Amino acid sequence: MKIAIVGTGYVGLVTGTCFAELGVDVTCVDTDASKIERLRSGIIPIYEPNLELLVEKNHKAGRLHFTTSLEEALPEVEIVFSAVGTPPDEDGSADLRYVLQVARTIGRNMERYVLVVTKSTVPVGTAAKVRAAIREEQDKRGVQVPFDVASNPEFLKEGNAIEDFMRPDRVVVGTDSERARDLMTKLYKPLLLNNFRVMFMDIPSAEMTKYAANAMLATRISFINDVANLCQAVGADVNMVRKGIGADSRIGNKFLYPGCGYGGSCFPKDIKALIRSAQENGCRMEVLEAVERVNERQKGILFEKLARHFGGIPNLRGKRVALWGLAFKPGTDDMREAPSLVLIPQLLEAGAEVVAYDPVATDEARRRLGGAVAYAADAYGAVLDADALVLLTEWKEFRLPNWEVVGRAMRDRVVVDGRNIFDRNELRALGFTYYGIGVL
Ligand SMILES: NC(=O)c1ccc[n+]([C@@H]2O[C@H](COP(=O)([O-])OP(=O)(O)OC[C@H]3O[C@@H](n4cnc5c(N)ncnc54)[C@H](O)[C@@H]3O)[C@@H](O)[C@H]2O)c1
Ligand SMILES: O=c1ccn([C@@H]2O[C@H](COP(=O)(O)OP(=O)(O)O[C@H]3O[C@H](CO)[C@@H](O)[C@H](O)[C@H]3O)[C@@H](O)[C@H]2O)c(=O)[nH]1
Repeated sequence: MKIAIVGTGYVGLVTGTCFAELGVDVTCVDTDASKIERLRSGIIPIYEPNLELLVEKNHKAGRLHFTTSLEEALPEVEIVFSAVGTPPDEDGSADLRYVLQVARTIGRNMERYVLVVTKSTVPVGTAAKVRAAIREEQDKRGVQVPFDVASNPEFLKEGNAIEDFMRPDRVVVGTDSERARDLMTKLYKPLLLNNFRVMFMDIPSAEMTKYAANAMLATRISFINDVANLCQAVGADVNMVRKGIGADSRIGNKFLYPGCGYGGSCFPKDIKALIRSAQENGCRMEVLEAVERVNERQKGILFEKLARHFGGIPNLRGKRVALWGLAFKPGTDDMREAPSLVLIPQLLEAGAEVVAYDPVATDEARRRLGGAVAYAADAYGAVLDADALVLLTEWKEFRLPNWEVVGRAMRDRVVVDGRNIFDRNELRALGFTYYGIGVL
């Protein structure tokens, strides 16, 4: 089977590489020529565990190709996946410019049947717009080449993308033709041989499923962050409460970790887009409006804790603050909407000095923040002469540090644990002042 994937970002590159790994002949297309050039020489543009090896292996095996030309790839393939970006527009709605660009290129160039599958996260009604754009381009050419559209939203998590793709909880496919359904069944069959978890549904429901899933997950996070802050105020321990409620199988224990707010390329933009889409359709997503507000507030909580500890914002002037972690979560160099991007400007504004360490996101941080922040070569280097240490990203290498060494290196033993990963009793026994999220 031959397919093309348009857009070689997180989703496109992972999807293309994983299908190639299953024996499909995949052409990855991107308009970014330098990205394609680097991919051809084995350099992948993102940090994603194991991805580089898989790209190299399948590229060498001749199953994974890279090109800037969708026009050239089109005659060869039965299915085109569109996995281009859908960034937020000024009003929060999803910007469909790239999705429709791809549709128009297909309409302008197709000579035989193709199934056009949208993998990007798009609002309900996008498949209809894609279909209309292809038809319009065909009309301009005076041709009527048959095609189908389908929706196949992606649920992978950055940092665990290959595993999520290869072993999905479910695959959601929205179709409205038998031919499209057969093609998608054929493609996904090898991935889910023994447990065929493809859920076929109508296209609008598939489009909505993606937003509703992210909205539900973000709601759990804001909910537990709210509970955590109340726990702190009334003297309860959110870690105990989280376990207590998570043991109820109706609630479950996943995605209930309090922290310094959710970030990343998906939750913030998708929540905004769903709120906006509701407004455009005469509805209101009141729960999600609150989810967003809680998350904005939560991203400021680490700064509040530091300011309170030092007796007010003016006292942060001249303080040296060490940060462990810059990425929005472990396993990635992605800093989009990361809590670190809220805390760092607050600290700099207050006149504090910031020294940061992240195992993989330092280059990305330099690109975004320039010379405003100093970068240490390792976790211990970051805490040298620091007045406080703030944990922002729960990378595994931060979980069991040698606190004796950390304590000796620091000027003042203050730890703000933005992800509740440290043992507060151990730290306090060693003379640290410890602040967590929703724990005393
Ligand atoms: N990142 C994730 O974890 C994730 C997970 C699930 C779904 N999604 C959704 O998938 C979509 C893609 O996300 P991403 O993070 O992979 O985006 P990304 O920004 O990393 O990559 C998008 C790529 O598309 C390319 N592109 C744009 N217009 C093009 C065109 N006309 N032709 C060819 N290439 C073009 C860009 O150059 C870029 O390389 C978004 O809708 C996102 O919401 C993302
Ligand atoms: O209990 C939790 C779980 C996550 N987070 C935070 O939530 C954000 C998002 O984390 P995660 O969902 O693991 O990462 P993403 O890669 O953004 O993945 C989400 O967004 C993708 C893009 O739509 C979807 O495909 C995934 O299913 C969905 O989990 C991060 O800042 C995490 O720190 C918490 O604060 N508490």
